[in-house]
Amino acid sequence: MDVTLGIIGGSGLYELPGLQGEWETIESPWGEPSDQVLRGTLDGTRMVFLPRHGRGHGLDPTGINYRANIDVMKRAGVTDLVSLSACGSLREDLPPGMFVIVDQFIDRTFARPKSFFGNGCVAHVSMAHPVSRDLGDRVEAAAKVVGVPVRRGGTYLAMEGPQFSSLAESQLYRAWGADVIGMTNMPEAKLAREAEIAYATVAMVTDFDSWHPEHGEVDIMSIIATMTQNADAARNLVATLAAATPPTREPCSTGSDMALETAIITTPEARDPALLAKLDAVAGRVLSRS
Ligand SMILES: CSC[C@H]1O[C@H](OP(=O)(O)O)[C@H](O)[C@@H]1O
Ligand SMILES: Nc1ncnc2[nH]cnc12
Repeated sequence: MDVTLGIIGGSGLYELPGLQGEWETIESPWGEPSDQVLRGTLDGTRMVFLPRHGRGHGLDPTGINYRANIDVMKRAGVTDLVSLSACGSLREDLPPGMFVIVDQFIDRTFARPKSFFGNGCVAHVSMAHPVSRDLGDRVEAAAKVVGVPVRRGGTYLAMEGPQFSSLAESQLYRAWGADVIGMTNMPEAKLAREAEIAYATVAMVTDFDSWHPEHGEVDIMSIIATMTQNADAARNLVATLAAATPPTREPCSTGSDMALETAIITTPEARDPALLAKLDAVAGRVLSRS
């Protein structure tokens, strides 16, 4: 399939220097995305960039319209989506500056719509392997070329926020085996899966959350200072990834391109035409044949 690389930029990543293109408005039936998208090419690779919190960081993690964001990425033709995210560390051996290519999630968010589907068209996709192994391979290779400290694999605990965790919560998440913590990658990863977009996350450690006896409480000023350093490396990583991205690729080995293949359980007669109309982009591949 033809590849279009999408990048969702998190805290501190509101533009992508080097991406030659235009900011474009893409309408979505799911409401307002975080911002316009910057669509163009970088080193010959078709790319679409969206700042998750909007330019100016006006949106908090709960207020982001994740469905509209993923829907506009799908409408823009994105096949491979990389999330760049600030995160806290829940492990001694993942210090600030470390980039973690996450492969699992624990979803503790509770105040966000989490699916494109629902009454009138019910679907249950597998989240056993929520990220694309192949895209993760390419991201890992790019990180190694850039020379950032990188860890392949890790569990990202998604919390609601916007407050940071209490000491007791931070200790609980460590006991669960979570490696990093953030506020945004859920339901983003679930929605990317539903939209059949290969997804990978680069979780860039900015702090030790609340558990570490030798590091004080998390504070936003020190997070931003570390994030500013991480952001330069993240932009280099994206440029390297773009240069190494092939124009076409094989089907994703973790099934990202086919996640809806057998997921929709509602019979064609019982489907709600209004919901089907909203699903035109994310589920068009499977809905058009029944
Ligand atoms: C600025 S610290 C808290 C904020 O940063 C992370 O967002 P993102 O994943 O978009 O980089 C974290 O999840 C919080 O939303
Ligand atoms: N400690 C933390 N908890 C949640 N989100 C974060 N983003 C950056 N650091 C974080």
